[in-house]
Amino acid sequence: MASFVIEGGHKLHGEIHPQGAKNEVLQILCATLLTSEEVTVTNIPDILDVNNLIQLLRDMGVKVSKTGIDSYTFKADTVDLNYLESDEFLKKCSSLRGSVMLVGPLVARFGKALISKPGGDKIGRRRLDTHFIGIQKLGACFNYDEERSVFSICAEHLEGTYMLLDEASVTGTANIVMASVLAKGKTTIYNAACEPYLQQLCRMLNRMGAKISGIASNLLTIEGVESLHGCTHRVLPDMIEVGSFIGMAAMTGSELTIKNVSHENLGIIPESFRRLGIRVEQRGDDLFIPEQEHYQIESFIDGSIMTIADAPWPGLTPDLLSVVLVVATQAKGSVLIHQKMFESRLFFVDKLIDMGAQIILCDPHRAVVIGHDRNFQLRAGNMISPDIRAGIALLIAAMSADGISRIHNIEQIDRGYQNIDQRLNALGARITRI
Ligand SMILES: CC(=O)N[C@H]1[C@@H](OP(=O)(O)OP(=O)(O)OC[C@H]2O[C@@H](n3ccc(=O)[nH]c3=O)[C@H](O)[C@@H]2O)O[C@H](CO)[C@@H](O)[C@@H]1O
Ligand SMILES: C=C(OP(=O)(O)O)C(=O)O
Repeated sequence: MASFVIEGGHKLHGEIHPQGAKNEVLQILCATLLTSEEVTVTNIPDILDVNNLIQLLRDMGVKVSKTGIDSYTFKADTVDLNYLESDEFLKKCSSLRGSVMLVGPLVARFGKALISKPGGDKIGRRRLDTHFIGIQKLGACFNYDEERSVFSICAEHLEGTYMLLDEASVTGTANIVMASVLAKGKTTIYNAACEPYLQQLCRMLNRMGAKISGIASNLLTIEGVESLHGCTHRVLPDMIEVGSFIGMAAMTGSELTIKNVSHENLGIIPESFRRLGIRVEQRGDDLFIPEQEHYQIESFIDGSIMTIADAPWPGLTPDLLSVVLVVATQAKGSVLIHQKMFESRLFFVDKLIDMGAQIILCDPHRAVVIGHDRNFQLRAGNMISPDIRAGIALLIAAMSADGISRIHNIEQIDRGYQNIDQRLNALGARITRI
């Protein structure tokens, strides 16, 4: 278990480039299975979850070549379907959440998919009903082997239909879209998730010959086609990284330029930080965060306390609430953080409370933060990172704290942030990996 040792209290200065988006690339990599032709993907981040999925594709027989620092080609002309039955495959699937999206493409192209309970952050119940009910509606059979925790899906052919999803699941929508592009006839998906990750996936599939309309809305219509062909796809900058850097700049009182953020795809993220009083200036496609000693949380128009809550896109992504929460600990004013989607994502606040933050955890979903307005600097701490986003929030807290902190289990941070220690040290942070 690797750790970070962080000397707090150093301001950052300069420019940082966000990596490619983790949650998009996981979808895109799975989609390469939908064609026997070559697919080129660029701006792939060098992070654990992505590297594990690339290795899994290789193990399945996909020809993978690294063609540049962040670009790869994939050619799934032969896929070893027997490998899907192996304990090795099933064990590897359970190391990351993104592996669940192998199901849609596999069942669409080869009529068969197996998957073990996928991994990912332990942040509460993460059910897969939406995925499997949707794929069953297309005509696939489904079985869950409780003893082995293995889901298996088979289909001689898939047929388009209308479906109203029980929730706008991000990976669930991606799975159903990837299954339906090769189904016979028309599929309509209502209450579809429409995060930029999904918009990107649908645009890529259309470049491969799919016929998807309604992109960026919650009503997708897909006319099935016989086969798909190769294409080139560039992954968007990671909006969660962009948000994490905004929070980091504010909390450490630093001036930072975040380069080439793809502003049109950030949705409500910049505005959510502005509501905490943080100045976020758009300069072309960059974001400039000026050095700010104080930032004051807005109240609602009626004077009541600000609430920041997650919601399916175009609402605020739940993946940024941990960062919003940590940044609020040094704001002027109070805010209610309401994590509606996940049940166990706020428990990390105990560690912030140990560091001196003023937080009341009301229940597993809600925490009230009373900002210090920098009248009190957080104390250094010794903590374990429970999940990716709590991990980055703790790193931000440690970078602003007085003294030397330690964060253990940083593999959780590495799952989602590329070389984060080196990139931040280049801006003036003092982080050592041990
Ligand atoms: C690999 C990947 O892409 N992971 C992301 C994906 O996970 P993932 O696709 O697994 O998450 P889902 O969108 O399925 O659901 C996330 C959670 O929100 C709940 N839920 C979802 C939709 C809804 O309308 N109402 C509701 O309550 C679900 O029950 C679940 O507890 O989307 C999540 C929600 O943005 C992000 O946190 C994850 O980073
Ligand atoms: C929850 C996350 O990831 P995953 O779905 O891969 O666990 C995340 O990226 O914040």
